Amino acid sequence: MTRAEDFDENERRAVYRAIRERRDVRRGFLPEPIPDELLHRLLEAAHNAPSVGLMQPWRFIVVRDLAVRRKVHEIFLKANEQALASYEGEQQQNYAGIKLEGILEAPQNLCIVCDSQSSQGHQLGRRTMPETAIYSAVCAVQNLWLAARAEGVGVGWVSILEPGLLRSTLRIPDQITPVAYLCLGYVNAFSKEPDLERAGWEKRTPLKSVLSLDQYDSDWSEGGLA
Ligand SMILES: Cc1cc2c(cc1C)N(C[C@H](O)[C@H](O)[C@H](O)COP(=O)(O)O)c1[nH]c(=O)[nH]c(=O)c1N2
Repeated sequence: MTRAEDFDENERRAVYRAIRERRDVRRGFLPEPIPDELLHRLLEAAHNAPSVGLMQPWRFIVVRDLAVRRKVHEIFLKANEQALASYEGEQQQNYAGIKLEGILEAPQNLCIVCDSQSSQGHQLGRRTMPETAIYSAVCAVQNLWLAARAEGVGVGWVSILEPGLLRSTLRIPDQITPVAYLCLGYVNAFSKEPDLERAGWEKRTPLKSVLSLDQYDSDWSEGGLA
């Protein structure tokens, strides 16, 4: 038996680079729509995600219509106003200055939803953890996010949306869960660091602070394991 080593050095590097340089993009979207073939490749990448019991519970709703994006943007504005009101003082000022969506600037939006009641997969792996259907849909989001980075397409996740309003706007039935509302479009450049870090909102933690190596009595205090 030989070890599988069918990625050459450049291919390995490319995978890690896409992971490291993927960013949540909220600004700088170019108005030119992404071609259908590229959108299709990104959706194929998403559709190749792992899923519990091979359930493939994700469903993709492509939103290009400006009128619909305007409605979703209104939903964002309302939720964002409430979010702003939940902070105080300097933090509130900081929040107010952070751009948190590109719904209108990005020429395509994509809503990834989950059909948790689908019988595909015959419940394998889901009896104990039914939430794994949603986790599977999130894996699809990440696949698309990474593939998009390699294609020079920015992706921004918007969760500052009241799901009921999103449901009625996109006519998503009750049994289907909206998982991710994404803004997609070409960009000229990707930031080196997360926007939230640049804005001074939060810092990335080092791996070692979230890692326990064969130690089960860690201190689970706020901010990491010690
Ligand atoms: C489930 C979920 C939900 C959201 C996000 C992400 C995820 C995983 N992120 C993006 C988030 O802010 C970003 O990933 C982190 O700040 C790290 O930055 P990079 O993704 O590394 O650029 C995000 N960003 C934003 O501007 N508005 C939003 O509503 C959300 N919502």
